Amino acid sequence: MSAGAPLVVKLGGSTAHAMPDAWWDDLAAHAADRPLILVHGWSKPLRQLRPQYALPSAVLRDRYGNQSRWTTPEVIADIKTVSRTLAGQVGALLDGRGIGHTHVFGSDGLVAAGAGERWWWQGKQLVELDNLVGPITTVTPGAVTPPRPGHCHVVTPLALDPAGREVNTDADRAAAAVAGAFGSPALVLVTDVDHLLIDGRPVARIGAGAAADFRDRGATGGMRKKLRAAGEALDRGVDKVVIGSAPVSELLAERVGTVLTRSGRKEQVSWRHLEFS
Ligand SMILES: Nc1ncnc2c1ncn2[C@@H]1O[C@H](COP(=O)(O)OP(=O)(O)O)[C@@H](O)[C@H]1O
Ligand SMILES: CC(=O)N[C@@H](CCC(=O)OP(=O)(O)O)C(=O)O
Repeated sequence: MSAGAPLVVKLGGSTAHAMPDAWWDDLAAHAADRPLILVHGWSKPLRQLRPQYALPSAVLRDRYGNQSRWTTPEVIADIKTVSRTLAGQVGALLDGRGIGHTHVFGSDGLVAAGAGERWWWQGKQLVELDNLVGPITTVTPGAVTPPRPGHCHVVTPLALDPAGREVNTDADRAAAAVAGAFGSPALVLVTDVDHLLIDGRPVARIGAGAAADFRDRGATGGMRKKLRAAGEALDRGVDKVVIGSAPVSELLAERVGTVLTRSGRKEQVSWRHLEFS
């Protein structure tokens, strides 16, 4: 990890429009001193663009049970439309706080994907589909200007597949690949829940092994993908991953949220004790 490595923050599509001014103030204060890459999702803005994206048929599952959007060229075009709008809004919020920005589509050389799966579960049917979704194979930091204090790269996690087609990826896992490739000290996954819950109890800190165990027995939907992404980031040398909904400096200071670390002790979990006023 180099001293100038960027922090990577992934802002969930569930919550990107709902972050309060104080959250942006905090992010801008962080970015004034240190390089920042913000990777965003788009699940909610896409549903707002067209109701069909809220239908169960919009989501497929691969043979491992991982959820994935059914992505056609028309869906890629819609993703690019909502991402341009979102990146413009994020850019304005940062520019207003003295932080410049560049909007980057991962498919413009930053992110490469391998060949996608061909067989997908659509409801209870296994179907062969040319789904434009690929597993991330490479992130090339040299494809963007070097991250620097006072500036934020806003990344839309699309990728190019081996055939040169623009494909969809999972935004959490893309953020993990970006954090690994840039030598980031930390990855922050900002979402619409305050922490990871296990059996209804908020987790303060959990080792990678325990998180992987829980992922396979208890986590669902978006959290399952976040735990997979967190494990991938730690495997790629990121020191810690924090999941939560609070200002980034609070999450990095481990005052709130759930911290995931590489850990020799597989069973390691500590619980967060909530204070109610
Ligand atoms: N064990 C869990 N702890 C916390 N949240 C969970 C858990 N299992 C599933 N979730 C769900 O994961 C969601 C966050 O993932 P997701 O909807 O993909 O958000 P984002 O758009 O921010 O990536 C939460 O809203 C919550 O409903
Ligand atoms: C392949 C696939 O399903 N990609 C996701 C990428 C966006 C994402 O992950 O957005 P959130 O941050 O809102 O979860 C999708 O198209 O919904």
